Amino acid sequence: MQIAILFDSGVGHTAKQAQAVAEGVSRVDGAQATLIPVADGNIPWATLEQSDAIIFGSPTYNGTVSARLKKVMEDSTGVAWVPQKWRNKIAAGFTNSGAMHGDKLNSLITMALFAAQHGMIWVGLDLFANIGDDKMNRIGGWLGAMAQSNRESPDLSPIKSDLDTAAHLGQRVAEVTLQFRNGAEK
Ligand SMILES: Cc1cc2nc3c(=O)[nH]c(=O)nc-3n(C[C@H](O)[C@H](O)[C@H](O)COP(=O)(O)O)c2cc1C
Repeated sequence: MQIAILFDSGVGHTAKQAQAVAEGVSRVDGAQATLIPVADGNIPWATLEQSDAIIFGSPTYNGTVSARLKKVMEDSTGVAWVPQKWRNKIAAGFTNSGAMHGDKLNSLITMALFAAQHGMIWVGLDLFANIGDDKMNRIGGWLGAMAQSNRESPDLSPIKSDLDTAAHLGQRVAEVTLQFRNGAEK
């Protein structure tokens, strides 16, 4: 079972979040995560088509996803949307920003709407909103995984609880994808 993590990151903070999502995916037997940084430029469309799920990730820039991720979204229209290559794949999303709120929700809404346009099946976060910086989902989002990073090295931000939240999303997507695949085989 292949799960692609298609993400952008300018300085590396969202890349840390993406790595945590991948770690969460790998907790599920038989699930393999493929990290695809859009900054590389060459999008492996065949890998995305072969994946059972695609998890989208982006820093929140100007209250929405980065221009680089948006370009991949637009490019996917001809490559994947017209031939409906991603229909019925599982989808999810994560985002990271400088401010605690920072309008991150709009980035997740953008990803979820995009996934819906592709006929994908969106998986949100099943975590109680916990008060405290050491708790998962401290930011209190449910459409996807949120993280906050200070203007410091990606070695320091996002903090562990945000990375744990991201890993939890990765694990959840892998579990739901497995369940969906098993159901389809019956
Ligand atoms: C062009 C630009 C726009 C940004 N817009 C926002 C924003 O709307 N809200 C916010 O909280 N942070 C904003 N930030 C801060 C980034 O989200 C933050 O630095 C984040 O950690 C960057 O992640 P990265 O290291 O993966 O690029 C912005 C940063 C840049 C460069």
